[in-house]
Amino acid sequence: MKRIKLTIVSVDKKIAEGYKQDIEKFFNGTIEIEISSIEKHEIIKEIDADLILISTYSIFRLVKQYASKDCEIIKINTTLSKKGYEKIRNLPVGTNALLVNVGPSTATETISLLYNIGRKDIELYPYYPEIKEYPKLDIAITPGEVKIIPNSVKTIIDIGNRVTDVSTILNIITKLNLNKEKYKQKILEYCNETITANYGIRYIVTENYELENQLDMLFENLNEGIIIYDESGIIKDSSGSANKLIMNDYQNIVGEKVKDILFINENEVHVLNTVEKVLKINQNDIIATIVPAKKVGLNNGGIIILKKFSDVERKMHEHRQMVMGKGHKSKYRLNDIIGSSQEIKKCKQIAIRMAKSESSVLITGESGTGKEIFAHIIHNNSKRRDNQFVAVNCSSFPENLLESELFGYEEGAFTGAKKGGKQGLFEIAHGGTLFLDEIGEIPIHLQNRLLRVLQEQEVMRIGGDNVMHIDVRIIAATNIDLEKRIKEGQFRKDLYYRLSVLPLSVPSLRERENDIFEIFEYYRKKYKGKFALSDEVKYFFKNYGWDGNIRELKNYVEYFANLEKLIIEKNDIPISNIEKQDVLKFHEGVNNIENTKVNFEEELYTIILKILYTYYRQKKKIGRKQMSIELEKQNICMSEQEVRNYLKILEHYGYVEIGIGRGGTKITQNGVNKISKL
Ligand SMILES: Nc1ncnc2c1ncn2[C@@H]1O[C@H](COP(=O)(O)OP(=O)(O)OP(=O)(O)O)[C@@H](O)[C@H]1O
Repeated sequence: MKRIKLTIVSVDKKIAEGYKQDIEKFFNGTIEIEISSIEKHEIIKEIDADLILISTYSIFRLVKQYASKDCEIIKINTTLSKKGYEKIRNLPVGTNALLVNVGPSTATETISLLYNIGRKDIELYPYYPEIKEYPKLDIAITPGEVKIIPNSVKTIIDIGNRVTDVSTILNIITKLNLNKEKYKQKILEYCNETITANYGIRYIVTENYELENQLDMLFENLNEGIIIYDESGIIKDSSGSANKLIMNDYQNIVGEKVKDILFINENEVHVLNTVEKVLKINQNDIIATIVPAKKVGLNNGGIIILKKFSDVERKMHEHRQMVMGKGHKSKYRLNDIIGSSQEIKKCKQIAIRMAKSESSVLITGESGTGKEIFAHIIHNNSKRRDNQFVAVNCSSFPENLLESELFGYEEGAFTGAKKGGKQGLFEIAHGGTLFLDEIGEIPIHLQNRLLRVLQEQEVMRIGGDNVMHIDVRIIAATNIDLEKRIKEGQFRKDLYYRLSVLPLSVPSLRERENDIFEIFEYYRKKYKGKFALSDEVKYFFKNYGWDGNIRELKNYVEYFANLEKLIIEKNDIPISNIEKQDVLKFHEGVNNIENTKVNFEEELYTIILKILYTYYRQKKKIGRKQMSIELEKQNICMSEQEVRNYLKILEHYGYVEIGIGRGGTKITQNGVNKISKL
C-alpha cells in the first residue's frame, strides 16, 4: 500500500526539522514526511506529496509553483510547549523583557503568540540581529535563539523551539481523510502537552472527549440495551447489554440489520414517531422502544431501547397501551364531524362554545355517536390546545390499575411497583385536558378520590405523601344513564354535578337520518370503495335502527368496500335475513302508511297502547327494549325492530310520541282517548 506523503517547506531548514519531529511523533511513523528547503528563493525540486505544509504564508506563491495541481497547501500554526510556557508563567505582572528571534517577523509573531496564550500583562520588545534601536533590558525571552541575545541581558529565558499547534494536526487528519476515531486519544494528549492559542479547538476537543467518555460510560452501564442504526436499518453501535439481551452473550451486533436481529419488518424499523413493541427474543419478553432519530442527523435511522420486563410490568404495559392507544395528543378537528343536519350543527356550535370555558363537560349519547371526537374538538378549540389531551377509558381497567393509572404511585407503593414510581394521568395531563371515557363505569371508591381531586385541584400518588397541584380540565363521557345509576346508588350525585357543569348531548344517527348517506359517502371515499347502493339497500339503511350509530355505519362501509362489488344488494348486507325483512317490511308499511289500514281491533296495537298507558300513569316513558320485555310477559314475542315499526305507525296516527335517542315513547292524549273507547 502506498504510504501517505507529506512535505514540509520552510525558509529555515532547522525549523522545518522541528515541525517534522512533532508530526512524525504524533503519527508514529505512519506518514512519510519530507523536508524541502528554499535556497536563494528557489525550491530545489518539484514537490510530489499528498499534502504540503508551509511555515509562513510568505512562501505560499513560490511553493504553489512546485506543487502538483490538486495538492493542498496548509500553513503550520505554531505554539509553545507546556514546558516552555511554564518558564514565563510566573513572571511578575508588568515585567519588561526583550523577545529575541532571528528576524523582525518571527520576533513579532512570537510576541503575539505569547500575548494570545495568556501573557497579556508583560511588556515585550522585539529584538533580532539587524535591529538598530532597542531598549536595554535585563531580561530576554527567546524560542531557542540563545546565541543572538545581546550581552547586556542578565536573565535569559529560553522557552524552547516553537511546536506544531494541535489545529495543524487536526488539519492534517482532516485533509488526508485519516480515521479521526483512531487519533482521538492522541489528540487529547497532544492538547495536554502543548499550549494552544486556539481556545475554540481546545474546548471542542477536550469537552467533546469528556462528554463522549461520559456517554460511553452511561451506554455500558445502563440496564437497558441501546442500539443505534442508520437510514438503511444497519446497526452502527450497540451497548453491551443490548448484545447480551439479543445474542445471549456479548457478541457484537454492529453491522447487522435491525430487522434481522429483532425479527421485525423493515417498516417497523423506520418509524415516524416513537413506538413501543413487545418482542420475544431468546425466550425473554423484551419491550423495545423505537425512537426515530431525524433530529440527531441519522436521517431515517434511529435508536432502539431494549428492556426485559416482568409479568407485572407486562400488565402495566398492556394497560398503558390501552391509554396510549388513545394517544396523548388530540387528533380530531371540527371537520371530522360529518353531517349537515340541524341536530349535529347545533351540537358542534355548543361544543365550540364549551371549548371557551374552563368548566367540566359531560358528553352523553349512545355508543358510537362520536362522543370522543367531540371531546377532542373541545380540547382543540380551547386555550389548552397546545398541551396534552390524555384519554382514558375507565371501563378497560380493573379497579386497582385504574387508580394507579389516574393518580400514579411512588416507588415501593405495592409489590410490583416500578422503580422510581409512576406518573399518573392527572400529572401527565397537567395544563391540558383529561378525557374520562365511560365515566359511568368508575367504581364508587374511585369516585370519592376523583371528586376530591376535582374539588381540591390536587393529587397525591398512591403510597406518597406529596401533594401536587394540578391544573387539568375534565371532559367525561358516558352512554349510560347516570341519573339512573345515581338512583341505584352506583354513582355519586355530587360527582355527577361536578362533572356535568356543561352537558353536551350527542344525537344518535336515528335522530339525524339526513346525515346517514352523507357519512356513508364520506367513509366510502375514505375506504376507496367503488360501490353504489341499490335502492332497496338505501331504503333499508334509511329505516334501519342504527343502534351502533356511526361506528356501525362505518363498519358497514368498510365491509362493502372489501366486497369489491359495484352494486350492493340486499343480500350483501351482513345481518340476519329476519331482521332485514323486518326493516324492509316496515319500509313498505311506512311508504304505504297513508293506505295502511290499521285495525285497532287487532290485539297487538291495543296491547302496545295499553302498556304505554300503564307507564304513562306511572309518569314513565318506555323504550323499545323494555316494550319487548313487557310484551314477552304477555307471551308475545316481538323484536325491537318490530316494536319500532308498530310504534312508528302509532305515531303516524298521533297516538304516541317517540322520544329522541333513547328517550323512550309516551302515549298521547289521543292515544289515551283511543284506548278508552276500545
Ligand atoms: N359525525 C361523524 N362523522 C364521521 N365519523 C364519525 C362521526 N362521529 C363518529 N364518527 C366515527 O365513529 C366512530 C365512533 O366514534 P367515537 O368513538 O367518538 O364514539 P363514542 O360515542 O365515543 O363511542 P363509545 O361510547 O362507544 O366510546 C369513530 O370511528 C369516529 O371516527
